[in-house]
Amino acid sequence: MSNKYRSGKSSICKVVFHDMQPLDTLYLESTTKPTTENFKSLIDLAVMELPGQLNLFEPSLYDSEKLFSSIGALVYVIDSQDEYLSALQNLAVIIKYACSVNSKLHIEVLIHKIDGLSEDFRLETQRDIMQRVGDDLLDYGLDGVQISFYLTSIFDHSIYEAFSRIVQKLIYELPALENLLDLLMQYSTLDKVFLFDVNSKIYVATDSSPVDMQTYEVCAEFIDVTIDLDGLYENSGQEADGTVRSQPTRCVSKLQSGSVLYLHQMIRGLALVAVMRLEDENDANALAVIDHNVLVFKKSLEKLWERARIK
Ligand SMILES: Nc1nc2c(ncn2[C@@H]2O[C@H](COP(=O)(O)OP(=O)(O)OP(=O)(O)O)[C@@H](O)[C@H]2O)c(=O)[nH]1
Repeated sequence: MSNKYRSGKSSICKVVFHDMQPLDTLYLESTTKPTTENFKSLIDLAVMELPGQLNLFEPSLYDSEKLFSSIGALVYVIDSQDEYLSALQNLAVIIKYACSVNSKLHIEVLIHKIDGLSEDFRLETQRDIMQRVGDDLLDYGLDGVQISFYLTSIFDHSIYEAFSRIVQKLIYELPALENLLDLLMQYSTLDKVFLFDVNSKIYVATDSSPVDMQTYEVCAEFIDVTIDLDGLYENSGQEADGTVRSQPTRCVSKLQSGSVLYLHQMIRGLALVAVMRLEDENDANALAVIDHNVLVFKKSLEKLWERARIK
């Protein structure tokens, strides 16, 4: 993650990966040194923050070639509430260099702090930024470079949505995962299914139907409720030989609207969360089928992970 001073990089890391309350980021001090944090999810993720006050191309600070050739995605944060022209020029220079050392790099631009802009102004700002970045790249002869833009804020779910999409680009097995989730939907009559990283609430995969932000929010909040409830109860069983084995967390909850939320713990800190509608009289049967299919999905996920590890 890179960009200017006070654009919001540390806040994003704290809110997404450390569950910090957005308002508490007001008191974060400016980062003075590059930092790296490692997270284990479906993939091992290293998030590196490059402080805005340091020059990326200063040889005594960074080995730029090594840095850019070792990363999978560059996330550039632009403060949409501040004057951003110099940030855009800086971005063009970074892209020019990054593309020369790593042609596979995903370039992701967060147009951040959009909570302070009106709905119309958000889209106008996005259009302006995309246009300017496009023109700058054209000047460098880099018009074929693919860049993704996201409107984000730490005060709503947009930052999780953006990070979900960014992390998904780094998962080599994503098409296979999406296929498995589509099959699960088809055979279990689910309306929507997500594979969540429980700690960050990033979804590492979902089925191929469009993501609706409200459904995402309900599912993410259901994870918190389940974890709180799970802490209250003993979640382990004794085997015949006396060993105590903890059971994977599973939770089903019916909302007033009639929708049913379903959560089943998977491997590597992941949970499968689904939304569905059940006819009352068939609840138990339908849930038994879903449980069975989810266990089949979990086994496939384990195999996928084993194979990915061997590669
Ligand atoms: N309104 C609004 N403020 C934000 C948002 N994200 C971060 N901020 C605020 O922006 C200020 C700077 O955030 P930091 O996370 O310290 O910025 P940084 O890019 O890490 O800054 P350096 O460490 O100096 O490079 C803080 O006061 C945050 O509360 C956002 O989405 N909306």
